[in-house]
Amino acid sequence: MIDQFLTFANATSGSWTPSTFGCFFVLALSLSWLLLREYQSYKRLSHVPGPTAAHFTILWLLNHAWRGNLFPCMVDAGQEFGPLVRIGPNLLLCSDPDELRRISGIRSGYTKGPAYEAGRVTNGEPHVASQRDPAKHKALKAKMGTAYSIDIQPTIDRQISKLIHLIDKKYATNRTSNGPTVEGRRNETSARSMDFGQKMHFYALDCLGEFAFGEPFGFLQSDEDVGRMTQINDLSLRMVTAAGLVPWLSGMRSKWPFRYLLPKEGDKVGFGILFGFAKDLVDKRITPGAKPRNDMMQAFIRSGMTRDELMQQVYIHIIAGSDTTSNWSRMVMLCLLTCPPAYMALREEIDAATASDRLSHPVATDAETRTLPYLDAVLREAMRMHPPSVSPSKLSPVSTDSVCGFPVPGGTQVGANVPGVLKSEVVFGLDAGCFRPERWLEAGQEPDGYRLGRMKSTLDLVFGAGKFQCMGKAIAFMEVRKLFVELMQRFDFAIIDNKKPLHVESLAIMVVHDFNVRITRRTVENRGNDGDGPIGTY
Ligand code: HEM
Repeated sequence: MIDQFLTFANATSGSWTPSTFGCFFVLALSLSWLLLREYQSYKRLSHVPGPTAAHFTILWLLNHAWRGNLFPCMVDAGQEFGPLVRIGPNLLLCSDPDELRRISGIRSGYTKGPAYEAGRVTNGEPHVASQRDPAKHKALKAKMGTAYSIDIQPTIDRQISKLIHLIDKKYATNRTSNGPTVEGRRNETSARSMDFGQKMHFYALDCLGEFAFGEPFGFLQSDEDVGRMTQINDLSLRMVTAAGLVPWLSGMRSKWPFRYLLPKEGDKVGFGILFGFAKDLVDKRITPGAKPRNDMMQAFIRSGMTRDELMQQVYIHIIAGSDTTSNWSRMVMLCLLTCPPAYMALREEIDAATASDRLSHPVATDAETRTLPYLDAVLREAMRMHPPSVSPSKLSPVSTDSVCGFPVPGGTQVGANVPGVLKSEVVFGLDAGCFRPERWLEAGQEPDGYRLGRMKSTLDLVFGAGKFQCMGKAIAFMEVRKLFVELMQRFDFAIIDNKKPLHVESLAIMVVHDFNVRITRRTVENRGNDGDGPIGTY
């Protein structure tokens, strides 16, 4: 090799000046340095199995994510390579529920990884979800804690009533033209289509708006995508997902010229509207003499948050609580509509409870909805089949750790393969790939409760765990439980396009479009209710 190089150099020496040699030398040196770095990066985690390309580049994963195929590719990677897979040069994916809980444990040295930066909305102080400094995160979480104990039922009830009213007035039709109608309601029978996915986003956003800041955004009232907020939210999720995988992309947005693309207060569409909303709201609420209210914002003010912290809370609630909860509701409906036995069983359970006066009217209380075991099973099973989002990866502590028996050097990103964990045959049974709510009821009948406990704690990983756990889990459960009791009591739903019920993109958060359904009013007779008509008063 050296001989060949010397021969080549001699042959061309006439035309080689010292500066050409210099350039050549620098180039060769840079190339060797790059190769060495690449080799070291490969070698660092080469003992962990994974797709060959993923050992060298994040492009393997980025390609799947960009095409909206993130969750299926995570499930496949876990099935092919085992409980710990290398899915990027410095990124591992763990599918062991016990290890995931250990990593998130209060005393574990793991911290939020760079992927969390992608969730930042502004360049100022991060909100609780994107706050990576462990001490600051803990302090912020403690300040926020009390706000989550406020009774949010009246808020949820109001938004459910608005949704039902909207469906009844605009989208529902009667099964037969002789069906009972109340004055002012249409009794036509021809099919109308409603984008169930969109309405779920409206419902989740208006719930958040009201319980976090005292007033809903008005999505359900106007039945419009106010300021194209949901549209722009969905569009931005591809970029957010990419930035989570390639952290330097997050840093780019504060640099020229990208900083001009950031949403800003005063924008007429998208997140800019949210900024204006947050600023007005916070300023109004902290003005001396402002009337205190009974909502989360007031609790945050009482906890001593600064103005900037208060503004960040507005953003985090919209981001963390709306896409996730609406995805869950969408997938519950999809699972029910594609599994008629489950649909009928749930409807029967709710009808029986209504007939025996066990559900308050017009909206059942949270305590009442908790007494419906099949409902609980359906909600859990739908979430298991289609988790709404994935948690960003964590950063391993400085000292070498051992994950699933593999040594993991400090500074490695470890992601949770939640979609994969939820398909575990060990935890959920051999038919884990199938939507079957009954598995939760069967497990519940076992006297020692071990299997059910394990299933529930594994499903809980959808909300993160330990010190990183979602703060809105109880709220999400309440929103979705109540919603389905009230919807199923009043209406019947059917898919419009049987071949393609909806369009799903699997990014870090699932994005759902075109979930069109046909809705018919249920009659008084088949509901066995109190004779107040299918809708009731609100
Ligand atoms: C089905 C619904 C929901 C799902 C699946 C979900 C999931 C998650 C996940 C995976 C995380 C990150 C965990 C981690 O860092 O490892 C998170 C964080 C968070 N979620 Fe949720 N969430 C849901 C609903 C909500 C709702 C309704 C709210 C608020 C009302 C909310 C508020 C938060 C907050 C504040 C955080 C940040 C917690 C922290 O960093 O300590 N979430 N959620």
